[in-house]
Amino acid sequence: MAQQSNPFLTAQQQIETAAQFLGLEQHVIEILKRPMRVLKVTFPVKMDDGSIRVFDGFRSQHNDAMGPTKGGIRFHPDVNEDEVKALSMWMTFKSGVVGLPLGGGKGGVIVDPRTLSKNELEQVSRRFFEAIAQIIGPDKDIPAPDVYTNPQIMGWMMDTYSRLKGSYSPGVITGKPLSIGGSKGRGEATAQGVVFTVIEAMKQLSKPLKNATIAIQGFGNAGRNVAKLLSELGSKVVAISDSKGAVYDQNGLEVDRIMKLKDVGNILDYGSEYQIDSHELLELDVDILVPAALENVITLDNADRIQAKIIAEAANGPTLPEADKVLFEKGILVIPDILANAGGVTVSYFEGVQNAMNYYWSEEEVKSKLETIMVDAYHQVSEIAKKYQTDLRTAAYIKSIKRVEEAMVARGWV
Ligand SMILES: NC(=O)C1=CN([C@@H]2O[C@H](COP(=O)(O)OP(=O)(O)OC[C@H]3O[C@@H](n4cnc5c(N)ncnc54)[C@H](O)[C@@H]3O)[C@@H](O)[C@H]2O)C=CC1
Ligand SMILES: O=C(O)CCC(=O)C(=O)O
Repeated sequence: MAQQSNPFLTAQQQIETAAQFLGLEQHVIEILKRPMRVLKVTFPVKMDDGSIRVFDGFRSQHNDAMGPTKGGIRFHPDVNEDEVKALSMWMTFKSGVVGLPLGGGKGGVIVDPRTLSKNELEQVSRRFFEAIAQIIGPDKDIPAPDVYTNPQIMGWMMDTYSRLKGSYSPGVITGKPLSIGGSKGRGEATAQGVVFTVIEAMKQLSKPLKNATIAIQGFGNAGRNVAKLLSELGSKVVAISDSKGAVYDQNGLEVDRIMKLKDVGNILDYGSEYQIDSHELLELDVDILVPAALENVITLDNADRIQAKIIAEAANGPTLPEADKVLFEKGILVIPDILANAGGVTVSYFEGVQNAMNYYWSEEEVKSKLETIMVDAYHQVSEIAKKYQTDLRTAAYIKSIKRVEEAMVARGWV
């Protein structure tokens, strides 16, 4: 069968696979297989040289049965409607897996922010938020950071919305700077959640984390914090990549030095003798592989050559369904995105709770609440996987779909 690399179709296939175990009625599956609302916007921005550039963006709201929709905003040249739809679907099931009172949403703008000045980036951020302002809000849909967006952008967006409403509205967005209602621990939350699930998976496999070898694809918010946290736990990060290329040292990379190089420009300056082909990174003989960049990187083309014992999906949608089957047959434990990377939205949820109370928790409090949620979710999903003799992805969907269906029944939708 031809390989499917459209994330929207991947998400639909994942739902159908899990639905087979649940005996869902067809109309329930049909509701889950598409977003309830997709807004496409086009907006002009005056660039620094005085020219006007027109940008396209999207906000997809998948399902709000469990609560307001929630999910990040991506700025990337390859953003497209189907990708944003898929990302919003994964958000619903992510919230369901960890038991948050939220639905799923996601947004994106077709832009390479690395080509913009700071002023242009601010204008794009503000104009996009204005363009979607009618459908978002603390009780409707709450954005957050995703690829190539960051706390500063969240701050501009929050300011734009607050000005439109005429009142201070921190709860409209999460991942904000601490000075305007951000949560302690949100910066590391996605990676911290990944690490909590990895710790549990390694315990199940009776393998020590100390000296475990790690390969990480992507060195942004998710990837670099996974590298930092796992190296602090004594693991050996042997390979790291970003959009420019990959570096590898079987004796372990100096993570601090790579973080500094990334801050000033290029991780490849680590040394030409350490450079490897980016695709090779995925196929290294390591204990744990962490895809932390974009979708569709583990496919039928390379699944067979993957040697990692555990794949912890910090990225959304890195593995295609056909590849999942190969990995399951090979006995590779895949901790799926909707479970592994749920730490980000969980601490975003904590941020919203703190904004609503106007009372803020310590970093230790945030981390300990996150740990409880991630560890519980991991073991619940693991039990479901055992019961249904399936992989963790399908088990995570089974758990989550049940919860969304229950909410839809309670609201009288189905
Ligand atoms: N930031 C968050 O809180 C969350 C992020 N995620 C997911 O994690 C993944 C990464 O997101 P962030 O770290 O937030 O983005 P980011 O913008 O902070 O970093 C992205 C990183 O990926 C690298 N990259 C881009 N293309 C690449 C390629 N072809 N090969 C290797 N590296 C490449 C970039 O150089 C950069 O280091 C995405 O799939 C995102 O949806 C998931 C949950 C929460
Ligand atoms: O923090 C959030 O609300 C969402 C983060 C996100 O976009 C994701 O989990 O993919």
